Amino acid sequence: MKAVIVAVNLNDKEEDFEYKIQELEGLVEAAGGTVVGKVYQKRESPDPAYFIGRGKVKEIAQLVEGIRGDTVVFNVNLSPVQISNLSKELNVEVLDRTDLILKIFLNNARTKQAKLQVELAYLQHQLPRVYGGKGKELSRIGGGMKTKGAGEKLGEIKTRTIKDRINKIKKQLKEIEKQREEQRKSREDNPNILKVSLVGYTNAGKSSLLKRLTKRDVFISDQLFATLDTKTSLIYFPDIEKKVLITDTVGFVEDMPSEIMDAFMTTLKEIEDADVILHVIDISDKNWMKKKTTVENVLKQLKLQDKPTITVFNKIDKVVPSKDLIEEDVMENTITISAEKGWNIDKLFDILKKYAKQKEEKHGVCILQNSQ
Ligand SMILES: Nc1nc2c(ncn2[C@@H]2O[C@H](COP(=O)(O)OP(=O)(O)OP(=O)(O)O)[C@@H](O)[C@H]2O)c(=O)[nH]1
Ligand SMILES: [Mg+2]
Repeated sequence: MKAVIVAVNLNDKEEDFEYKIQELEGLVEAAGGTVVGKVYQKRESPDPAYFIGRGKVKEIAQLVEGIRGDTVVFNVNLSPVQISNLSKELNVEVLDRTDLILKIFLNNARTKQAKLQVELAYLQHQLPRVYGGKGKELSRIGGGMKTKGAGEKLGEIKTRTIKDRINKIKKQLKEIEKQREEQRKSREDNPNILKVSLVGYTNAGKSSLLKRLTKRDVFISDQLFATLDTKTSLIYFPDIEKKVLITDTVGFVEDMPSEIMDAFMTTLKEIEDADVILHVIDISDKNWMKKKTTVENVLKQLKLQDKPTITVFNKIDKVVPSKDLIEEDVMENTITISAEKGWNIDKLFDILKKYAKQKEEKHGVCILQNSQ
């Protein structure tokens, strides 16, 4: 994919806007593309037909032709009509931000559940576009839909086919969820097992930390949304005879498309089971505070804001050259680490042990209260 980015600033502050565009470039790369050009436009409000001004559309068409781009990526979400009009004028594939994220998810899903979840999100995003769009994308998915002919009738057929497929996927997902639910119940609240969920912005280093903590071989990549599948591993502390179940999952991003949030809700709900959340933050990222807020907002959406949380500032090796320079963690429930170098991992183990012991103690109290 040779992409031209169209960066539309709708009343964003300049620095916020720059940050969003940088992130979009990262998303293009994660989708396997290269950014070959960038076009900026400031607007008070979107144009209903093209989102941007018509003059700008012509300018982009010329640029795309000149540098032989094959895709135009917008940093905003476009309506079905806008996508259709822009595709006609620009003569290349037009993607909005949600399309781009879905493309990455389509490439990166590995397990059956993740694949179905992504397909569901994709179809739900495509559904309103059936009448407006060219429909060629649809044939890739959903059992090779025929896209011959044109007009209303074809639109109806396509809509029905997509809806059928959506229902089928939902049923399959329900089945998988049921199995997972049973598995979860079977390991339900064992006082000797502490359940920990890794959460964080995409690329924060969650999988790297899982690997460091469990010595398990997991997929790590300097790419957004490398992990889409939930992975649970076990750590055993022989000295206190306690186990920790630690789960890695999909990362968050600002303005996570609602279709993805919905489709991945079951995966995200697994965080609900956790006794403790490890919120992993890339402290070397200059936008870490904004990303931290984004993650906290998603946790709020999932009603998980009150769960015990340990804030893990990762990638400290990119900020200070030596472990000796890491100051004592001043705030409670925060720790500064380097998953890559293994700095302060022992300290994190100690924190987990403390929680594991607390869990057993609390459970003991519950049993006593119940038996009174
Ligand atoms: N310098 C440095 N790099 C790190 C550290 N931890 C992770 N990384 C790098 O950061 C990148 C992302 O790491 P992952 O562990 O895949 O991040 P993630 O949070 O699982 O990302 P997604 O699954 O994509 O959401 C990789 O290139 C890692 O090598 C660290 O402590 N220091
Ligand atoms: Mg990961």
